[in-house]
Amino acid sequence: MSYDKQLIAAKKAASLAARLCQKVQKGLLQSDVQSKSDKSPVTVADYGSQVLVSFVLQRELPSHAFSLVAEEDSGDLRKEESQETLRRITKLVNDTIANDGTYNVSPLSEADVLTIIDCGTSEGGAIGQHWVLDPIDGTKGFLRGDQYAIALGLLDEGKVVLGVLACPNLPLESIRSQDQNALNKAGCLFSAQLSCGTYMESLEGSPPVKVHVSDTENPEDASFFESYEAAHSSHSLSGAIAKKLGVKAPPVRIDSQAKYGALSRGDGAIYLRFPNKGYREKIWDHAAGYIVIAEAGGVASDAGGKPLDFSKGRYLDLDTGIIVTNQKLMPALLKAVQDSLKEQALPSL
Ligand SMILES: Nc1ncnc2c1ncn2[C@@H]1O[C@H](COP(=O)(O)OS(=O)(=O)O)[C@@H](OP(=O)(O)O)[C@H]1O
Ligand SMILES: [Mg+2]
Ligand SMILES: [Mg+2]
Ligand SMILES: [Mg+2]
Repeated sequence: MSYDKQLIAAKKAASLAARLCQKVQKGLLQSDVQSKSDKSPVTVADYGSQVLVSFVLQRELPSHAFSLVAEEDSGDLRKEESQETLRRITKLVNDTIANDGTYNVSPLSEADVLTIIDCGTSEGGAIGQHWVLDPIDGTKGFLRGDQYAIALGLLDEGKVVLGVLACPNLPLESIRSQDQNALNKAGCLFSAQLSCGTYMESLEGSPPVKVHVSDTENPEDASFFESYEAAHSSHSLSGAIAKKLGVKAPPVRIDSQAKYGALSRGDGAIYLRFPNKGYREKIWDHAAGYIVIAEAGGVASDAGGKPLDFSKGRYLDLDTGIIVTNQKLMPALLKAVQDSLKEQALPSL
């Protein structure tokens, strides 16, 4: 089955959302940032991006049933004190649609914006097709001026069949490049479709090039990625695993699913993610990255070696953590992970 039409729509949606995010990141105001009930940050750009992606997908695929599992909801924006924020989001969305010029529509109202945000409340699951969206993955990175991604995947019967990662601050060249000019040219779009490979192009639309994960078999040559935020993933555990495996290079800390994108083109060879016990991973934090890696020849699994299961609803039910690498390194990585987890579980003498 081909998902060509959906892929074109997904690339358009993520690129337009990236434009809105770039504009907001340039002139971020303190009033643009709010705290959600779980204390995590959310900005006008998270909401605006979710509206644009949902709007574009429905416009581009009018004859397709539309189901969306997305991170944000309109609850906080419906409160009296959020009226100014809602006005700002509505203006950002309307300006981005008007500047793009593809859609000849009258401006969205604030009520339209709230309704479109709430299109993202689907539960997903193992039946039918569901879009999975993180409108800004790495909001903390976005606020710091660092890496973030607009991450959009499509599930069909519980499997990820396509994924797009727009990474406005990721250079087109490897992040290991020393060439400052190359590093200044930022803005990558990764896209993958089941059995068709992973491609990268610039956000401005350069010809797509096929990418492949690093093929190193030697952990001494491998570098590993982990979350920038220590609260999102145990840096000490990944350090212990890397040491056991024989990795020489220091960790590379990047926010968001930009890690999956950078790994898919071989900027590093391993991604380790070990959240605190009790944290439940959401499908939108991994769906797009999962297929971007798989189609580039890599593997992502839980810390027990099982493939990630996106068919269970909005959460991924996981064994301990997520590990990503190429096919050749996976057995050794899995062993180092298992041994380190066992050691960590032992009471210290
Ligand atoms: N406690 C905890 N543990 C693990 N993960 C958490 C935690 N809290 C948040 N999150 C999720 O992490 C998403 C950000 O991605 P990363 O962790 O890869 O990036 S970062 O380097 O830490 O910013 C981030 O995604 P966004 O909310 O979309 O930014 C969260 O979903
Ligand atoms: Mg996220
Ligand atoms: Mg997010
Ligand atoms: Mg968030």
